[in-house]
Amino acid sequence: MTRENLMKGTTSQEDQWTVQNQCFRIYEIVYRLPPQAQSINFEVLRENHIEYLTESLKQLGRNFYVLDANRPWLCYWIIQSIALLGDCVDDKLENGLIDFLSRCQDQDGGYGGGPGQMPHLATTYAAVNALITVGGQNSLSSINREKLYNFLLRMKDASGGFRMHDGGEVDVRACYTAISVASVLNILDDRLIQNVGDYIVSCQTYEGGIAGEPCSEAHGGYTFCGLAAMVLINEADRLNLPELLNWVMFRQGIEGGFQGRTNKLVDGCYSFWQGAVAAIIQRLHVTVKKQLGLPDTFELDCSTESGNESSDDDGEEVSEGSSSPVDISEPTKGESLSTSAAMGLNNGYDFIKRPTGMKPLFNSMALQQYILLCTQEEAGFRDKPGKRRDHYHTCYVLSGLSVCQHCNKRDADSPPLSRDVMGPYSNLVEPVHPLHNIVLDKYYEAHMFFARA
Ligand SMILES: CC(C)=CCC/C(C)=C/CC/C(C)=C/COP(=O)(O)OP(=O)(O)O
Ligand SMILES: [Zn+2]
Repeated sequence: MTRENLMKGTTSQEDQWTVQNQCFRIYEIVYRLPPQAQSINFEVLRENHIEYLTESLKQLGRNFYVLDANRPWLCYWIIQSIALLGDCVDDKLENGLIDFLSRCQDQDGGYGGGPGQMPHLATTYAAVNALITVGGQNSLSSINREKLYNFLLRMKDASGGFRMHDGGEVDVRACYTAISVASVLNILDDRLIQNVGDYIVSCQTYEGGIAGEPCSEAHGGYTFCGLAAMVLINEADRLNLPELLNWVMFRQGIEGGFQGRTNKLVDGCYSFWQGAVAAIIQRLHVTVKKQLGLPDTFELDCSTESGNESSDDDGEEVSEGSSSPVDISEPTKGESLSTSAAMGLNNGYDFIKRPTGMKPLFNSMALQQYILLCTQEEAGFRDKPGKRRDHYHTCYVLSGLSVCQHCNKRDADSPPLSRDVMGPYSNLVEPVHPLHNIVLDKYYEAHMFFARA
């Protein structure tokens, strides 16, 4: 199998077996685990994962002292994983979660790593995403948006970037977490946006990916943060997208998984960080074409594999009836920012409603194989064979699986074809908003709620 075929995603049946054998060779030889012998289980062990996650949530108040400054993250990783698996928790757990996160909310805005801890942008992002994923009036209205806005402004640095916390570091993570929460809570304005694009552009490296800070090494986590933030402020056209695309495509290894940076090992969590970068660029095809100097009329292999088809409940391919005409254009910088914020427009919402105009830019089947064969445990997911499961990897592997399963569709709201889902169609997980990593239905609920708030 050629690398070219792997990257183009044009794997024949024979190619697919080669990828599978590669996975097994990695599984057996590199990580020295017992051979998987005959049966290949491509099934998502949904019930086991849900039980592991629900039990973990119940334990949150007791056994997680070692992650004491990260408890909103644990809430988010667990509740997001459960939502991706199409489930939810009972009222008691939900109320406990809302109550706990309310106690992490600082009196001057933002969320700390635990009750009484100083507010931090990372835990603020985690808490907001978790509360949106829980959803409902009590959860959404528990977020003090006015004070959160003041906290975000206090974290704004003279460079245009954001500081993670009072006196903390300025980096691309801080820019993303600030912009993401401001956008989803509908409090994004020109003061928050000002010069943040300059900071992020200064972090794109000679390799094409984005680093955490200027002059550092490009990395998948920061590349996701930088690109998603640039889309949310409608300045993605300031990045060199063809180089970014080239960089991310070559981060997919022969094992099927993604590495975070050049010459490092693949790791399940990059299924989301890198996979989402590729999926985001699928909706930026007009800008990619422009930056490549191609005429508007040029066909950039633009049709997604699922084209205008949709699937029925069994995943069988069926023809979609007439669909309403959609505007596939990407707004230009000039027509966005100040008007966008002032008019309460939401770039994240416009973005997800825009159809994908390009095929997936990575081999989605190979990544699903890596996820199902190499990262799935009896319950929970891990980085790679030989490592232990944890909630961070469970969340980002499942989020990456969602990106894979849904990246062939033209419209975010339609179900994928069975051929795009590795294993049985019952493996299907919920679609996510690729800019926020929130399950799409929950994102829509929050969008409606905060649009009128
Ligand atoms: C929203 C938010 C807070 C995003 C965080 C994004 C993220 C995952 C950043 C990664 C940071 C980093 C340099 C990890 C390298 O770890 P390593 O050296 O152990 O891993 P590697 O060998 O795979 O590079
Ligand atoms: Zn990882």
